[in-house]
Amino acid sequence: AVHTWPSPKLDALEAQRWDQDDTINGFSSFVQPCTFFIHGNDDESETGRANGPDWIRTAFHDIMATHNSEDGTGGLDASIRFAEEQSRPENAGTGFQNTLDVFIAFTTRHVSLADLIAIGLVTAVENCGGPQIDLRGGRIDAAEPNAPGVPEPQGDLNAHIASFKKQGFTQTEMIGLVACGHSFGGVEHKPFPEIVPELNDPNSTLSVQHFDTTFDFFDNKVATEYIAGTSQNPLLVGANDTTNSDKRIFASDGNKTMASFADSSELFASTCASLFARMLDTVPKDVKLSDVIDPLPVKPSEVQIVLGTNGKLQLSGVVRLFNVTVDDPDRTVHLLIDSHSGETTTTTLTLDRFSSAMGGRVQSPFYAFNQSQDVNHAGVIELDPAQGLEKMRFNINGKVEDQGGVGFKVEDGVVFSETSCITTVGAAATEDDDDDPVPVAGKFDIAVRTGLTPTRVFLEQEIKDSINRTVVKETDVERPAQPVPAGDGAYEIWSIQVKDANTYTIGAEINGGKFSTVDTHSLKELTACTPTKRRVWHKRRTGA
Ligand code: HEM
Repeated sequence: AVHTWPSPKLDALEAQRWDQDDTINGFSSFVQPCTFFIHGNDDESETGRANGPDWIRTAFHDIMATHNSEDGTGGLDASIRFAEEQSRPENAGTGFQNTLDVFIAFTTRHVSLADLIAIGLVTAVENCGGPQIDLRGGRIDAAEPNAPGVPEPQGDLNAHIASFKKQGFTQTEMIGLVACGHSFGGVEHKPFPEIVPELNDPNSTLSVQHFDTTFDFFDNKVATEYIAGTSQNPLLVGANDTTNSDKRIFASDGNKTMASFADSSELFASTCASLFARMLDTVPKDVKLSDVIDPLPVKPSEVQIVLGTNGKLQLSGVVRLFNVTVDDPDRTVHLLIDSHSGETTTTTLTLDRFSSAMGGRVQSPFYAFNQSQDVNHAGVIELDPAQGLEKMRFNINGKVEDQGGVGFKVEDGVVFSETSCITTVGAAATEDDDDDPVPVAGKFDIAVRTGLTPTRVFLEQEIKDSINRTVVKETDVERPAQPVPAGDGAYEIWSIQVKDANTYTIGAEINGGKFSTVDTHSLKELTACTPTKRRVWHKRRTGA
């Protein structure tokens, strides 16, 4: 389903899923090319493994390990991040930590590690030749390790049937899931020396024996090579039959399922798409997942409104047009800004950059609200603060896009004011006189629309809690006794002392709803409140 913008959590998940390699995200660069393997360093002498297979196996082990469909416990909840879980024999190998090291950097208050593990599987499969997979969001990171239970290669067929049944999958679905997963990767010598010997193969210096001949790519070769009898899958033709779990599983219905996969690459792809989606939706029973996250055809993002030192509102942002020709010279894109009094300002937007998904099968241009091509030095649209902005609409090739009449609502009630400044500087980082002194204290000015009575205004800081979950720490901004007018009286300034160089967004509770700005602010980006003060301080110090 396509949600209505803005919805910060869904907006963030949608971007993480559909803008995988825009210049800001870069998530899919870890599976591009599909042979890419990071392993915590850049050692190209390590061949045979790839990030994509690690990502897929991580999802499987996090979910299937631990879910119990009878009591609704366990599932995709990032419990694999706990050392206790990773140290279990059923989780042998370095693939889980490698994967999590990449993913943790992408977690935010809106995108949990568990959601990223799901998005990681989707990205690895879709970007490396696989089918489109329905993705839902809203997974919650577990507070503690889950119970063990990942199927191991030495398990017998009945044990494997029982364990997939416990997770909610039939025997036929088990065959499908194992074949879909084992379209990627292989078994590595180091964690499984009894299954795979040292290979002395320059193309697999890590001694990984692959499940099929296209180990970094999704296709039905895992089935065609099995049916043809040419498979080198180490869980199928391994010297020790005890650990040939794929052999027992694939043959368990008289090869019916595997033969159907070998016959039809389309059937294999569509079966894998639905089984992977169901596997990712296996979550603890108290977690409520969103609808399938479909792309918004027209989607604003990075929408920032601040009150400038000149007293004008400064608007910046971009709008993404999903999956259309990136550089269509005939396309016209206009931003319509509707003010509180119903007046409309029109601005022509320019092509800024593009994002892609599904390994480039989807490409989406972004148009900036300004004339700049450089997202880091974006210009702004200046607006009269008395008029303000209520909502945006877009006119694309003469057609107005307004989410079925509701428009794209924006919040200009509580915004950062660029009168914020540094009050105290500390010693320079080094003795070098050229170094700028470090700001140690300053004030953030927050402009609150006159007449609006927010229940609370606060600074928000994203921090990691003791078990690596992203949480938002809130610091209340006191309502001023004597409001200082700004923006020609359209706003009043609330100020707060800040004594660190952390990055903050502004939050507010207005009419029962909670709102956060997208723009982040830190003392580091501000200038001195009284410019001469710093120079005086500097002279005194160098003169001493
Ligand atoms: C009875 C069920 C299964 C058993 C016993 C099993 C066993 C194994 C073993 C022993 C490895 C080698 C790991 C390594 O060397 O690091 C492996 C790799 C892998 N498994 Fe499975 N597996 C099963 C089911 C699945 C399922 C259902 C999926 C996904 C849906 C999956 C995805 C993968 C992937 C992608 C790899 C390659 C990892 C890499 O190359 O980094 N497996 N499996």
